[in-house]
Amino acid sequence: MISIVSVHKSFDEVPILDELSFDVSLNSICAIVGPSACGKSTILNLICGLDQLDFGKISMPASNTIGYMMQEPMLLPWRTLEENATLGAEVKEIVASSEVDVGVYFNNVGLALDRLKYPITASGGMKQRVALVRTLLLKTNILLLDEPFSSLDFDIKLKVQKFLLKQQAELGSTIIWVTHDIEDAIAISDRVVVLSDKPAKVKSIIDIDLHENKRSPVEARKSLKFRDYFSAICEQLKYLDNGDND
Ligand SMILES: Nc1ncnc2c1ncn2[C@@H]1O[C@H](COP(=O)(O)OP(=O)(O)OP(=O)(O)O)[C@@H](O)[C@H]1O
Repeated sequence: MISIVSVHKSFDEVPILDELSFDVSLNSICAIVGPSACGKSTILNLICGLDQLDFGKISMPASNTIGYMMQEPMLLPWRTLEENATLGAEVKEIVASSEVDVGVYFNNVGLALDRLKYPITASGGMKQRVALVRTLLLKTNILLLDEPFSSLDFDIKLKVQKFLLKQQAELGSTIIWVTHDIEDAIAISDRVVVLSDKPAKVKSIIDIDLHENKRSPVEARKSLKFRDYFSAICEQLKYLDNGDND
């Protein structure tokens, strides 16, 4: 289990996270949703050790390895999309396995014909998929994904989500991811952590029971329970459509 216990974090004495606690079971998918700039990315930065917390504790099994896809793709302009995708694997010296995998990964995220293009000719959605492949090729057992689908059209997003879920099932990885899209959060996660506005506390933790046999982002959306989860989270986030125009 990954445990976040009573975590506090301030930047320049402005509190961002306050008494934040939640658990993520290993081999599960946990989405974090909340108002804009409430501290979602900060949580991922603290989990992977890029930032230091002020108080509290984050614990996880010592043997875990972490892959982190940040919000910005940050591709190197002089490398092709394929060379960008293999960069992390190269640094980690797992080139041999990535050479075999990279074609399969590009195919599964809809970039089969784009491997030799350079970032300057790629759309935002293409760059985002390259950044995701770069993270997946590391085959870590924890994945931290910050808005991994935000630039993708719906059909490509479903394709990428299906691939991510397949990978997660095969490798038994634990995914903690941040999104603004409540429907995506419900469709692929086991747990949704809803945060309050800054300084962020956990408003509620909603366990999603939609994925009986196999996760499917499309089948999940068709379920009646999906709407119940959607309403519950909207209510928590105060997305109330009561006819006001303001
Ligand atoms: N290194 C830093 N120094 C100072 N302030 C920071 C730093 N990193 C983040 N912040 C501030 O902390 C707050 C939370 O930022 P964070 O990026 O974690 O929010 P978020 O919920 O991921 O945002 P968004 O919804 O826009 O993606 C913001 O007000 C941001 O300006």
